Amino acid sequence: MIEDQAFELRKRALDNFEKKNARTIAVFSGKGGVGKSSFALNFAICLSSQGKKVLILDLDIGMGNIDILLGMYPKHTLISMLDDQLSIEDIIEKGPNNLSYIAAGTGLSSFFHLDGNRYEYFLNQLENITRQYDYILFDLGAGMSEEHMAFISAADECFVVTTTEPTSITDAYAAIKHLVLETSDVKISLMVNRVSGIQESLNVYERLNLAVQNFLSQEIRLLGSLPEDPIVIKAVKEQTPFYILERRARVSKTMAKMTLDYLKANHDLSEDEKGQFIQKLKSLFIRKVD
Ligand SMILES: Nc1ncnc2c1ncn2[C@@H]1O[C@H](COP(=O)(O)OP(=O)(O)OP(=O)(O)O)[C@@H](O)[C@H]1O
Repeated sequence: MIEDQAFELRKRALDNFEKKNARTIAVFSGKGGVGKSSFALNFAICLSSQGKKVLILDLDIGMGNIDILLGMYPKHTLISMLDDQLSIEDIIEKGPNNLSYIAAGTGLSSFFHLDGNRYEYFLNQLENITRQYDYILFDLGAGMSEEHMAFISAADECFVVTTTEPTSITDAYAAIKHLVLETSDVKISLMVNRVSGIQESLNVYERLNLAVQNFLSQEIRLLGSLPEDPIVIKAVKEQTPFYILERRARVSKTMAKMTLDYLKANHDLSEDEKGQFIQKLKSLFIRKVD
């Protein structure tokens, strides 16, 4: 009897393991230097500190810098995984709060032009780990390059980062427009960085959402905002994520609250709403080859 129960429990655990699918989030911005990488990294750390299994993948072709922000020197990168036929587990590094991360490596632009075999190898490796994580974040570069498009449109949702500057907002709108014209059913949330107060972030959100509603017949959500805080600059200089460097700083408290609000709003996601990522990436690649 006890053996039957143990068998049943093991079977259920295995079923759950097989069903688990990471929620994939693409983080991008219209304009460079708006704080996208710093946000993506600290958000990932906050998710980890809530007991979630999180992986962040640095796919910024221009200048991958998650490892610099972490003050870490990865032994392997995405590029070396492909060159040396390593398994994806071999290239995962451990950051603070049990966060996993994968560094881009130099020559990342070639990664986005993989031939069939290498792309399939990458997708199979990625598929292996989507069942092991709750969240996988892709830190992508600024702007809407063709290379990034597949990741952005295949992800379960996208976070667009902007500051309050008009040029940054205009570029965020251009990036959203590009995305919506390419993929109509994508979930987009806005993160407004370097704000002086909540009202300022609401103004930016309302302005952008109105334009998206009127001209693109879409809706974007407000993920939240982060205040201008000198701790962020200090954290970059000390190569320690701000959430780790100064947990009591205003920006860290705001980040923690944003993460909790996000988790609360998404707690009831069905498995069907997640995990289409690999299938979508595969079909996007086939479409490209066709
Ligand atoms: N909330 C903030 N308060 C103060 N300074 C900030 C804040 N967010 C970002 N910064 C500053 O902006 C700089 C750029 O941030 P980050 O490198 O994360 O931008 P990015 O958008 O990822 O840039 P890139 O497009 O070049 O990858 C940081 O080095 C930091 O000095």
